[in-house]
Amino acid sequence: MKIAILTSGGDAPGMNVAIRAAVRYGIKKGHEIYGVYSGYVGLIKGDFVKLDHKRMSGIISMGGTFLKTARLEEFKDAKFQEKAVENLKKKGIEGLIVIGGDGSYRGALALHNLGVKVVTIPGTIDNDIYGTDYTLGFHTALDTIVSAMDKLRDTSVSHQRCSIIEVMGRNCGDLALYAAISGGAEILVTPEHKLSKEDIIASLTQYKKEDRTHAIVVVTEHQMDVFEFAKEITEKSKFTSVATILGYVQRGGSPSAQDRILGTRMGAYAIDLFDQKISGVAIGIENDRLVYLPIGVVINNKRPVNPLYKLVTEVS
Ligand SMILES: Nc1ncnc2c1ncn2[C@@H]1O[C@H](COP(=O)(O)OP(=O)(O)O)[C@@H](O)[C@H]1O
Ligand SMILES: O=P(O)(O)OC[C@H]1O[C@](O)(COP(=O)(O)O)[C@@H](O)[C@@H]1O
Ligand SMILES: [Mg+2]
Repeated sequence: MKIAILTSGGDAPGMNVAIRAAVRYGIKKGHEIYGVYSGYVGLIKGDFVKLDHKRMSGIISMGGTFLKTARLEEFKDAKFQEKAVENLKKKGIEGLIVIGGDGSYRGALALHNLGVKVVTIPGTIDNDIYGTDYTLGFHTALDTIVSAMDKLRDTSVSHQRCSIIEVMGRNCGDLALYAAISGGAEILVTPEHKLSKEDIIASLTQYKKEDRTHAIVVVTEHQMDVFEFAKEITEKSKFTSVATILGYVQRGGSPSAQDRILGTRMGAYAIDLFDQKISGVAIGIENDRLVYLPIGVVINNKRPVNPLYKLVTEVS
């Protein structure tokens, strides 16, 4: 069978690993594998490249995605989706592996509904996809954040300051939550765990009274203007505060061992699913076992709030 593979939405460390596994295992299982450049952009342009074993050499340790990625608003339009299907048909490609996040999954479902055999792999640092404990790239981004937090703690302690650290995650607080636990943050603000500015300032005022040398506040993006809030804390709590937005550094870097294993397992599993004539599904990992659910189910459900939230306050 001819199978195409693409990466879409925000890049995530581990995307290359999943491509490598799907290509090498897919070829061993007798398939022809094609790469599509720049996600859905390449699909509507017909920008395909045949991939072989050798082309996958050396990419296991590379961050980003060698196939490039894109966000393409127009792909919500049926006209462009039909063009994509036409281009796949022209090449005789029956199967498509989409590595991306929740947005990409919507495009993938549209293609599935138009008759393409689609399997999706959760590739996003945000960990915001239903039906999987972890998305590909989450742990590498988390490691990057924790390493930055350790550095920020050094200078916070030296200056006896409060450090506010804004991390990515869009509408999902998992990066902030796991970072808060791993990096020893005192306070955590996420979309699922909102705290009022007054409560945060009251806690920091109390910490200052207890003579704590520093404090770390981790905040998911879009929750507040962290620079303005740092000024407000400094004025109201006597805890001099500074803010850092970690930004795109969180999306880059060599995938962690955990993401390499996850990407390899998921990439190979996608091929196994095609061989079992299963498509229209999203791959996930639950309790360390590979699983799959219909893409529509994954899109229409929200992950339950993480039970680890309690732990942050218990140990702060
Ligand atoms: N409702 C939709 N229908 C079809 N395609 C969509 C839809 N929503 C998003 N997409 C496609 O998926 C791309 C990536 O989505 P986005 O939300 O930006 O990233 P991610 O997939 O990483 O969550 C979009 O730019 C668009 O091309
Ligand atoms: O690259 P952009 O378009 O600025 O997007 C930033 C967003 O992408 C992410 O890094 C990853 O999100 P997606 O995986 O959904 O694309 C989010 O954490 C962040 O909000
Ligand atoms: Mg997303």
